[in-house]
Amino acid sequence: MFNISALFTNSATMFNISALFTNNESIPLQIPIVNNLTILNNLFINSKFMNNFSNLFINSRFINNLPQNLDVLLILFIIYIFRFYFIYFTRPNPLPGPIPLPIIGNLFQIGFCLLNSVKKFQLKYGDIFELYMFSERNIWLCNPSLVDKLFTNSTKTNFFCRALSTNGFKELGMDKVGIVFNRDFDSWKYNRRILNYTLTNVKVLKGYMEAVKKLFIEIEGYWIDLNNENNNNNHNNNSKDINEFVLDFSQWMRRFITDLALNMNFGDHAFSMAGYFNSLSKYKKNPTHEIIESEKFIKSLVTWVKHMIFMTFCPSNFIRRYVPPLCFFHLKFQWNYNWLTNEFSRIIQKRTQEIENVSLDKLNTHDVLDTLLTVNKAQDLKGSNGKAIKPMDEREIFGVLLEFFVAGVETVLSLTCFIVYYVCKHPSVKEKLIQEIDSVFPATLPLSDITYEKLMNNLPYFDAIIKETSRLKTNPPINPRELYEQDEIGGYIISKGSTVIACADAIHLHKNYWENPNEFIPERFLSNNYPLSMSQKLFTFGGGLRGCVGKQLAMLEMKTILVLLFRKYDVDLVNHNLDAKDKTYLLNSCNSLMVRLKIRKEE
Ligand code: HEM
Repeated sequence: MFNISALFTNSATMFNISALFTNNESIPLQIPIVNNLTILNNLFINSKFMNNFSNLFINSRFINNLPQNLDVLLILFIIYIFRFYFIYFTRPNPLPGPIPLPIIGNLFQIGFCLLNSVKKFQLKYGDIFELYMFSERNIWLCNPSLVDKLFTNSTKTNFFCRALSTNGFKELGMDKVGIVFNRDFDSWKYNRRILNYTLTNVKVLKGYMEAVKKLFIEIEGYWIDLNNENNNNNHNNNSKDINEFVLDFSQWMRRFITDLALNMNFGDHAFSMAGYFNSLSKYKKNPTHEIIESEKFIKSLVTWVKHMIFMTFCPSNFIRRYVPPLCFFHLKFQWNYNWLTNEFSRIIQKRTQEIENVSLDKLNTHDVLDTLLTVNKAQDLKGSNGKAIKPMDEREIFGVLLEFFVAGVETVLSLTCFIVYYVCKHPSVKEKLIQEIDSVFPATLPLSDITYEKLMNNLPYFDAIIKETSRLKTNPPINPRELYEQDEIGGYIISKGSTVIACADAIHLHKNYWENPNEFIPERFLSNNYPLSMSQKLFTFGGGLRGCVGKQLAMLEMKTILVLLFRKYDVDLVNHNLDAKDKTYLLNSCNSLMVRLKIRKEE
């Protein structure tokens, strides 16, 4: 028998253990240590207990007498380790994988790049294995034959919920809004239907295309000015074309895609490209007040994305709130979240008032916010009873608009940059691409004749390049799901609540499915060269019920930008021996890509 109260015999540190258990979860103080491992297990896993326990620690005089109580901490620590390995070695349905350490799990074997490590573990343990991120067991799937259940279209799937920290997202209420983080089926279905309607609406897509053209003219203006500055020309009397200009394409694209998303979501001009230009040029261009406001908003959105990542990787309420330096990040993120929600609320209310008395046909329906505010008036969007669909409230609109920044900026910008990288690295591919672009959109063709239909349907080689690039640089590289009910994968029974991760990054390089998997060969996606089924092994946009809703928009953005670029400019890498800076811990993001632009000469 083991008496917990004996741990706290020093009267100065005595406190009431039963106070740790709320919700009538009192347990006897006398615990038989071996037989009650399950109780200890519940005790340590139950976060309410941990929160109360830590509050008592902090508030009590126990902390003041720390040196005398080190033995207590040591005993608790030993119990914790014992319990950890007991649970680990007696876990049901063990999968192959490295042995974890208490508290940090396999993080010490994973190191600084999760994606590289997953590929190493795949070599060692096979296509299905388990890893511990802190104390959470994750099951990794690295073979296309294992992921059918994750990417099914059936609404009865066990894999509906994306596995992300539920505690953190619940705290923000994000588990019931928007789409990406939404775990509530009805709310997700309603939002997804509306976003799908918006993003497959040809009017909206054509509006996006026109916005890309406009922004491309704007970005060229900045490049020409910077080029002139670099050539020491008089700023007011300079060349109207780029003879040779070196730029960080990735940094410019980040601003381009952000301005595009802001433009199309709110119908307002955004200024992040202008702000970037100002940071590089001696000649400040635009009204500084607007740039500052725009930069503030964009910074807040970027902080919001970091907030999401923070919430995912730091699921414990207690650690987020009280452990430095994480508690400082937590405060900063909370403050930002409040600011951002107020800002969205202000914009939504202002626009609601503006359009209140305007009929639907007079609205600028290319703008996503207008579309969301008027879904209940749309003729072609009806509820299951045939009646008009329920209007979206402010919080629902906020959730859906955020998706454009959470899901639609980093992905599009990285893939666009990686396409430029691979095309420039492979001169024969570049030549074929330029031939194709020139044949559909010759230089003499006015901008207005670069149409949506031609762009989407008449560039098969370009499509193959996009597929091949996304195979080699998949972003997002993983698709995590939380298992709703016990299920079977690859002959293993996986228990309810487990996190199962389809690793598209590893699947796309699997040597059993791809010939020369690490080589860039766009031809493999031309149907006369490879069986079409290969496209079904490609999970760039996920698949099934929770596959990407922005696929068409993403393709349109990337193709328009790159057609305009390659049609006019000779693009090359500044240094062919340097790789595009790509890997972060979890994403295949392109963070820097130095390219040289020259205006193309008539051949
Ligand atoms: C090249 C660009 C893009 C790529 C590669 C991409 C990829 C993906 C992938 C792989 C998923 C599924 C993840 C999973 O299975 O867990 C996904 C989901 C999603 N994507 Fe995209 N995406 C891109 C652009 C966009 C854009 C422009 C939007 C616009 C809003 C968007 C909105 C979404 C949303 C809302 C989801 C969640 C769908 C759901 O949970 O039902 N994506 N995307």
